Amino acid sequence: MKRLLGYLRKNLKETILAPLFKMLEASFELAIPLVVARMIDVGIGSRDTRYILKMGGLMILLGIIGFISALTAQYFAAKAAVTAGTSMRNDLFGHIGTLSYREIDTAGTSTLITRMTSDINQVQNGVNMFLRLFLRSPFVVLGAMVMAFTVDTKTALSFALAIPVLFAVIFVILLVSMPLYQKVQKQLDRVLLKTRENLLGVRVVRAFNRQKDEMESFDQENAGLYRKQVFVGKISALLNPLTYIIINLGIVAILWIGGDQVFAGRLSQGQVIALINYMSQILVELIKLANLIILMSRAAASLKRVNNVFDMHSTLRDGSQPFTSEGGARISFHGVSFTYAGAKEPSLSNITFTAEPGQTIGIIGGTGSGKTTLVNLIPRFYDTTGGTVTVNGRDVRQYQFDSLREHIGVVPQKAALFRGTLRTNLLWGKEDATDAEIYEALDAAQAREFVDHKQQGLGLLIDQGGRNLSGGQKQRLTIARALVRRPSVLILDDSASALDFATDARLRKAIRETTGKTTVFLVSQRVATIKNADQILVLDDGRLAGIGTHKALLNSCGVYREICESQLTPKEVAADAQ
Ligand SMILES: Nc1ncnc2c1ncn2[C@@H]1O[C@H](COP(=O)(O)OP(=O)(O)OP(=O)(O)O)[C@@H](O)[C@H]1O
Repeated sequence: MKRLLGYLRKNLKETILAPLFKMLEASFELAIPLVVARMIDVGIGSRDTRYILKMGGLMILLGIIGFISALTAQYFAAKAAVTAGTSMRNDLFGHIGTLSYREIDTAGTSTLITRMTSDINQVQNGVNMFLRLFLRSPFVVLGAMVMAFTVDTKTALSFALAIPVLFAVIFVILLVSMPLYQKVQKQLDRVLLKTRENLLGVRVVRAFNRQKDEMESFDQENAGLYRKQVFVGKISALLNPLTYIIINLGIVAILWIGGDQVFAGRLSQGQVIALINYMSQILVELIKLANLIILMSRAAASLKRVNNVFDMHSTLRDGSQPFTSEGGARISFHGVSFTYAGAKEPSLSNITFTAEPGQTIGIIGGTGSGKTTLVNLIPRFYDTTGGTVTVNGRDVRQYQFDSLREHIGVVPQKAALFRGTLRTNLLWGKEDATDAEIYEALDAAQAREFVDHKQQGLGLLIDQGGRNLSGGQKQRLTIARALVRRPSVLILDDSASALDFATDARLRKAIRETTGKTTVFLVSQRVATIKNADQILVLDDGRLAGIGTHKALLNSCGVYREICESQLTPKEVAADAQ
């Protein structure tokens, strides 16, 4: 709540003026029944057409002023709400950017997207309606009651009876329906999650002919939502008939008591009509108030969820040492272990090795053996949970993030590009890279040929996620992006998996020639990709099963030999082992 008030404070004028203008509108609305009463009693009573027209004109004037007040209030409320929503969305986006992989893993990408979009929208709508109604509705209810008593105390006593009963009915219905609305919201989240997952994986769904199963599971979630909505709808639907019965009973009472008063000459017909109008105004406002409470409870739940993300803080602390790369980077792992948040088993256990500047380190192992996890510890995407990683003899945690990551080129397993041009994508590697440097990187990444073929040069348009490129083309561009910065450490995480063997071989040769003192980490499932590395780390279920050159490992490491035997011919294995 404090956070939201902070955002509203930025538009203090609008936040205060919106409810005030709404009250102004309500005041004019409260005056109308009195004008109608005068019209009936004086105008119709004495058949004075001029008076009726005069009162009619006054009603129109009150209506116009009320309308202008309402428009002004709506404008201020919308402005305050949209500005608060926009600032909150901006801040949340920035905040998510500061979270480490650990928090993002824990929260889940889909959840974060829902917080950024539908939850903030819900808060925004809540603020808008709150500013419009929180003063207006109680003001009209109280105001109408006071006005009714000023018209006639005896008849207005029916108000004093009807209103508390109305309140009680609305309160009970809210009490029952509000938790149900929260359940509906949760179910809606599940439907959204299912939709998002399905659309993101649409190709896989089709390739595996899972449309029918996916449709069934979506139907299930959607039917759950339908059932919950119908149930809560039925309860809420009681609101109208019950409140109308009470109000109509109130009106019967007004007519009954008021009729007697009129006969006795203590009350005029116009005043009875005014009392009925006040009763109706109260009903409408109470229903609005009930809806406001439902909306507020949803907005409060959304605000809580947004706040939960704001309350997450990166577990990674920035270091204070700048990283300088003269002479390259020596990377050492000292008894490193790592366990993901919430995981029972460690993904890496007791890993020790040193990579000298300029060396190429091959990392091989079965699926899930910890290869990606290992390289992610170098740029500090995660911190170790045991042991230390040092770069040039200093604990990696002591370096400033920016300066450390500036010297590391990472090519992740999943090639990610962003909407824009080829140039803007490659400048992510080095902001001030010249065209010549970019072309050099494209040459080394074996991407020059297809870029030239597209004939748009560095202005080549890249769609969202690079979907207008093939898997191999995307991989080559992500490699070029990492090479542009001429990093001290280059991490290629299975980055050539979509390339044919010949291109893969040319790529490695070019990288070796252009990187010089760069320490290269080459993660791959292919023996051919890593066999010429200076050192090969063989991972098996998070443990280092072997370390050495291709030849040494063939002779000393059973796991490595097994991998080689599954990919090379027996003749090749025998020759390499010699
Ligand atoms: N974000 C995560 N949260 C929890 N566990 C994870 C996470 N990422 C990976 N793991 C687990 O850690 C282990 C090692 O995963 P890792 O991605 O490092 O393997 P890998 O050797 O790179 O596999 P592959 O060759 O298939 O890419 C696996 O058991 C995996 O299930």
